[in-house]
This record gives sequence, C-alpha cells and structure tokens, in this order.
Amino acid sequence: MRITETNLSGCFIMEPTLFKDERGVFFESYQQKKFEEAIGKKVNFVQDNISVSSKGVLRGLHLQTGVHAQAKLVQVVHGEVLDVIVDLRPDSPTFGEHYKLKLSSKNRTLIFIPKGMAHGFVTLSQEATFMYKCDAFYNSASESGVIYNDKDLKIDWQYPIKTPIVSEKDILLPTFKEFFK
Ligand SMILES: Cc1cn([C@H]2C[C@H](O)[C@@H](COP(=O)(O)OP(=O)(O)O[C@H]3O[C@H](C)C(=O)[C@H](O)[C@H]3O)O2)c(=O)[nH]c1=O
Repeated sequence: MRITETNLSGCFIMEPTLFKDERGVFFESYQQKKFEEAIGKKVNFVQDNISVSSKGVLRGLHLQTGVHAQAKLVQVVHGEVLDVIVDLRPDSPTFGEHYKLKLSSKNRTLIFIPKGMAHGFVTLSQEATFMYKCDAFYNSASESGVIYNDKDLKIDWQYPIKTPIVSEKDILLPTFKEFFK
C-alpha cells in the first residue's frame, strides 16, 4: 500500500497493493495496523456507509460538526466519481483549500479525510457505488456543510451533465462565509 499526503494537511491518498491474476484482482482495502502506521495516528472506524448514485448526481459538501465530527476513509467500488474535499479547520495551514481526485473501481484509490473537512463528489459514470468508513456515528443534528458551487471556493466539479443533480437539502447549504458566521 502506498500512502501520500495531499495538499490538505492530514488528508491522505491510499493506493492499495493490487494482486492480479487470471481470476481478477485482490487487495486489502483497509488494514488497521498498516493504515495507522502510515498516517501516524490511531483511528477507530465505527460505521460503514454505501451510497449508489447515477451520472451527474452531486452529494455534498458535507461534514458533521462538534463532538460528532467524522474522519472518513472513502472509495468507489463501482464506477467513477470526482471526489472533492475542503479544509474547514480555521487553525489548519491549508484552511479554505480544496483537493480533487477521481476515484474509481479502476484506480482502486482511497482517500482518508480527517475530521473538520467537508466532503462531496459528483458521479461521472452511469452509476457509482461509493463506500466509506466513518470514525463517529451518524448524528443528523450535527450535520452541516457548504454549498457545492460556493463562489469563494471556486471548485471546478467537471460536471458530466449540464446541471448536477443535487438534493433539496444540499441546495440549502450555507456558503463558505456563512458557515463560519
Ligand atoms: C449520512 C447518513 C445518512 N443517513 C440517512 C439520512 C437520510 O434519510 C438518508 C440520505 O442521507 P443524505 O442525503 O445525507 O446522504 P448523502 O447526501 O449521501 O450524505 C453523505 O454525503 C457525503 C458525500 C458525505 O461525505 C457524508 O458522509 C454524507 O453526508 O440516509 C443515515 O441513516 N446515516 C448516515 O450516516
């Protein structure tokens, strides 16, 4: 497994070792000892989530705040998405910066997203199955986020369709500036 830090402090790309043979492929998508040694801290994942989205669906930018803040280990097990992460930690050296990476069932890449970062993705393939681990349980009351097309963040989502498909909840998310008011 190869782990490299992104431009966002504490956010890491994980490229698992792929064991290919005539049957297909095998890889360890998560191994606690190797993972913790690579990122240099202990993480106790307590919940796995799966979402399935059709082309053009955009989920995000979400995070849970306060004591229910979640670190996530995300991957795509079918299809392809453009994954986007935004550093919303005021004391971070990369505060306000974002990172983008295509995740797919071809590149088998995972991203570790520390607490305090907003996360989202837009679905590039006809359908994508997104699977991720969280180190804190779902707590709807602490859900928050930033509107995906925030004018200050200037994220180029590379939409695969003219207008992304976004939930009513996500359309109502605050701007980056409003998030900190
Ligand atoms: C996240 C979550 C949701 N739910 C329920 C709440 C709703 O009734 C339904 C759909 O939830 P939501 O529309 O928030 O799902 P997404 O838009 O995929 O949310 C996720 O999208 C981005 C990409 C993330 O990184 C977050 O983990 C998460 O916020 O599932 C649960 O029961 N448990 C959960 O952990």
